[in-house]
Amino acid sequence: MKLNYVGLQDTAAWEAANIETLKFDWPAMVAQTEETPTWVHFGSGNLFRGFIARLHHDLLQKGLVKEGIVACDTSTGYEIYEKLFVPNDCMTLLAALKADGSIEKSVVASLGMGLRSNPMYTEEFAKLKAVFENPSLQMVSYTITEKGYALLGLDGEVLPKLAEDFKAGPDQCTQVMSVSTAMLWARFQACAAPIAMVSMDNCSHNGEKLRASLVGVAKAWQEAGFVSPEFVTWIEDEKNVAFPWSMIDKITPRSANEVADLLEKDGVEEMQPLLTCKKSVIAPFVNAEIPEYLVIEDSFPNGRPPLEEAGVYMTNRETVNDSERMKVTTCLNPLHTTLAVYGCLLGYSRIAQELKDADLKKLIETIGYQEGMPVVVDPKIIAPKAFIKEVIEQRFPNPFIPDEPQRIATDTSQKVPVRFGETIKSYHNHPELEASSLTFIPLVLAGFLRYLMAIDDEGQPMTCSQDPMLDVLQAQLSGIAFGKPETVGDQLLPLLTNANLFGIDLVEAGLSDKVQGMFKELIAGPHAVRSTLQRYLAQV
Ligand SMILES: NC(=O)c1ccc[n+]([C@@H]2O[C@H](COP(=O)([O-])OP(=O)(O)OC[C@H]3O[C@@H](n4cnc5c(N)ncnc54)[C@H](O)[C@@H]3O)[C@@H](O)[C@H]2O)c1
Ligand SMILES: O=P(O)(O)OC[C@@H](O)[C@@H](O)[C@H](O)[C@H](O)CO
Repeated sequence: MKLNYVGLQDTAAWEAANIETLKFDWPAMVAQTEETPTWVHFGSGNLFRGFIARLHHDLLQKGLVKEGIVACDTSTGYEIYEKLFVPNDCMTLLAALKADGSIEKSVVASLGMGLRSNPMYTEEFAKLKAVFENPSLQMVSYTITEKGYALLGLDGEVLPKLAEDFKAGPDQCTQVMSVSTAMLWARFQACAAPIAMVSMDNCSHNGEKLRASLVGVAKAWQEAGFVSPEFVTWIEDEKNVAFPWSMIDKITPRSANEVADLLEKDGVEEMQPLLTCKKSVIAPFVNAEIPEYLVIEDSFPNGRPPLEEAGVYMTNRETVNDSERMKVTTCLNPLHTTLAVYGCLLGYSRIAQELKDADLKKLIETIGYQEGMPVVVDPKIIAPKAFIKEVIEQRFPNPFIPDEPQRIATDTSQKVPVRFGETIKSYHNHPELEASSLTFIPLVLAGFLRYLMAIDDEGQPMTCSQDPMLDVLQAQLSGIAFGKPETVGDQLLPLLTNANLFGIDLVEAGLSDKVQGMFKELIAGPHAVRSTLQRYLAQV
């Protein structure tokens, strides 16, 4: 059984393997996507193919929509396009992993077109432009990781690749923020029909972040004479270009070899994950947990697919914001990053295993229930207490989810200000709470600095996950010697006062001495991470 349209014709074989197949006319969907495209997505990674595309697939299966999604590969080597989209007709096999070890398998076939969003692929770039010029287009969504939105570096300077795009203009730009702006420029000139641009990444106020970046590119191009002032006015008006906010949640780990083996055992051919030129893992299948939440601000000036029919909460901005704050700043992601930092240091390679470690379980419980909950935001549509309980007791410990602390540790510098900084700020600004009363959040911040030393708790070299700030941050720690806390001196101060890194100046929050002290304890020598954790947890 091959995962593509021809392979799916052998329906009996797929049904025998208990894999749900298509109830809609796939070639008709592909043709309709070309004629009246409604949805473009940038960043065709796991979350998109395993969750967002599956929601749309559900709508196709129910006959509620006719068009598929136009999916753009934005990866560095465009291997998702070449190695997955082309051989698999843009289809994905979804392996939903239940806590009892069983797997629900289904084909996700809702991508009506796959493209590489780079002008070096002339034909595909022209196709993307034609899609944006079509008034039928209703929405553009993104899962490109937080760093995909950045125009500026931590130093406040325009990032080099964006600076190149600012000079190159709409026809020759390569970065997603610039390509999106170039496409909106094409739409403005062709029909100026309204559109919704929807970030579905885990960043606070994601709609605002996306808006700021696209408007930023538009203004830079206006100054350089590439686009008109009317275009900037158009893009800035929410009636024309809306930027709904969203909150998305579904643990979608890197595709694991053991899941590929199970799928191949069921008869599906060529399922093994591949290593890309950038050393990331891609696969024709996506493995994910069953629980999922998607909350979107209902602001779509050109209409939208009936997403609520696929289980999406369509609501107002305030509820989205509150749901996102609940999840990303308190009930899930800070706990994940805690397990990432300490899991890497303590030699773990699976999140579920970490939940069996009494110290780590107590650490996340204390951060979540004791330090996070007093300032948690209640979105009303999802109860925070029930949500965090499900996270700690059912989702993280699911032994069949092959999630790794190393995946979650990716780009930690970009996540810390949101995942921890927001809670510190809430304490700092609270009339009755003091940020300086926090203990375990500072212990994670100190743990992150300890992690950056790239030495595990056995004192052995450890590889840190990719992070755009890794080199800069490690350079700021150079000269600090493992096993010699006396080498720390005042060296951490520039980091501790960097509000871009921690979300708030830790000196101002009254936490810098605490974090520095904890860091010294954590670097004292082999096993100091474990003993420091136990020392603080004993006080709970
Ligand atoms: N995986 C999850 O459990 C999960 C759950 C909720 C939300 N999210 C959000 O979705 C994002 C993506 O997660 P994923 O599991 O799909 O990851 P992934 O690594 O499978 O996919 C990320 C995609 O983003 C692209 N990308 C990365 N940096 C980029 C850049 N600078 N410019 C353009 N494209 C870039 C990559 O090429 C890749 O295709 C996360 O960063 C997070 O914000 C993920
Ligand atoms: O996807 P990232 O890299 O922003 O964060 C890693 C994980 O914490 C994240 O992917 C969670 O699995 C997800 O937020 C659960 O919904």
